[in-house]
Amino acid sequence: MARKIGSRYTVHQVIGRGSAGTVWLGEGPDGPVAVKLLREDLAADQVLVGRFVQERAALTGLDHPHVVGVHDMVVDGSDLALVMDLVQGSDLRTRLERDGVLSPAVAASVIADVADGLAAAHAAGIVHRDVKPENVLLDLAAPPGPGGAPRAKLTDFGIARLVDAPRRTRATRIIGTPDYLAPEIIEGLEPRAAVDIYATATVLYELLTGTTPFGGGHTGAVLRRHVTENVPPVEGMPDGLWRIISECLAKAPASRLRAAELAARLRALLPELSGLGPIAVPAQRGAPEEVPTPGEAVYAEADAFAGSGTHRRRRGPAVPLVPGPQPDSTRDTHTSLRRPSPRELASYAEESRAQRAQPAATHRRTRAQMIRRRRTLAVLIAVVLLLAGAAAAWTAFAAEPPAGASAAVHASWHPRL
Ligand SMILES: Nc1ncnc2c1ncn2[C@@H]1O[C@H](COP(=O)(O)OP(=O)(O)OP(=O)(O)O)[C@@H](O)[C@H]1O
Repeated sequence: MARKIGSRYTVHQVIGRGSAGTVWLGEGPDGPVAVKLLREDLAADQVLVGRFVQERAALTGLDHPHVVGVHDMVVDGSDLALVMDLVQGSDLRTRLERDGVLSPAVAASVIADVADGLAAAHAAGIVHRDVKPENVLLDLAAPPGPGGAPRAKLTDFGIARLVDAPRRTRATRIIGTPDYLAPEIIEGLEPRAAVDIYATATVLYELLTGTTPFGGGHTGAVLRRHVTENVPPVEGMPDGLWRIISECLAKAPASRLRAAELAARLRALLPELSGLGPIAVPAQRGAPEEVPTPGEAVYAEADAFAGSGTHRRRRGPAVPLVPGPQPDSTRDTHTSLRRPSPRELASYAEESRAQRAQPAATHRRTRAQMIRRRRTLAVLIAVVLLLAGAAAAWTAFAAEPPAGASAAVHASWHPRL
């Protein structure tokens, strides 16, 4: 079903849905484009429409190989649309879901591309504010990078700011996705470039381990961990990558790397990462029910640290903006919740310790347990072999060996294996 958007564009079919709207395959005067139509309720918001017009110059002016270019922004009746480069490929979340984890070289190369895109944006005074795997598109039409890594492009620049709360409540709200939120955002500071670095390091960690460093459990517990906990080292993570991740996850924004430094440090590591296989991580447990997936955008009222608040979460399909096929993904939701009060946050501390886990820390604990179990098993096997050998030798050389010695040895050990 073709549909006109403004006077210059026609859209043909839905290619994706997100929390802010629906992405269509379209056609413009210069060829194929992707058109993101914002949700009707957003398009009806006059404050947002005003901001949309204000941001036009900044967003359409961002031209970089690792940024999905915005060609045009259309305000037409009830339509509010961003016209973008059409990227032929999938988003990084889809890739991660397919592969579980990426090899260190591929992960570093993808994140170096993202950091390059961020460096250009930050130089232009634009903070992304919602860096996460969903917002990284892999351009499979472009020649691959080092080690066959797909080229990455960051998208959705400025969307978080566009759909931010109205001015009168902005000071008391935060916008973002819990697993990737820098601590200073949770504490109510104005988001600056360093929040993108924190989120980018979170994505790098996720590509390498399959889980985010502070994710899992109740959203309040996730927010609290960002503010108060440090991420423990990950067994098997190459040292160079671990140093970069630790620096970029620093609680103090000023201690984090700048985007260009991050890209350069990652690229410098590529030769030594080349050929390394993915970090061995055990299979993940499913996310607990009612807990947002890592990439789920959350629009959170930020009165949590200032007073009481009831915590409400909602999961469900995106509200279709226009008729079209059903979402091809289950994670495209628009979630609204009130951030928890200080007392609630404190109560999450217990849950956080018990659950830290889901999935981030548990899998590390599980891995340690697995290693211990494997060692115990190896010792047991060695003892059995030793005893079996001794029994065989005894059988062979003793004049009249007692019958069934070897069998008895095995019988006594088998049940413990
Ligand atoms: N420029 C593009 N070219 C090709 N496909 C795109 C483009 N932009 C988005 N898509 C597709 O549309 C899907 C939805 O994108 P969208 O930006 O609306 O949501 P999201 O980033 O996945 O989620 P959210 O908006 O909730 O953060 C993407 O996952 C991707 O598959």
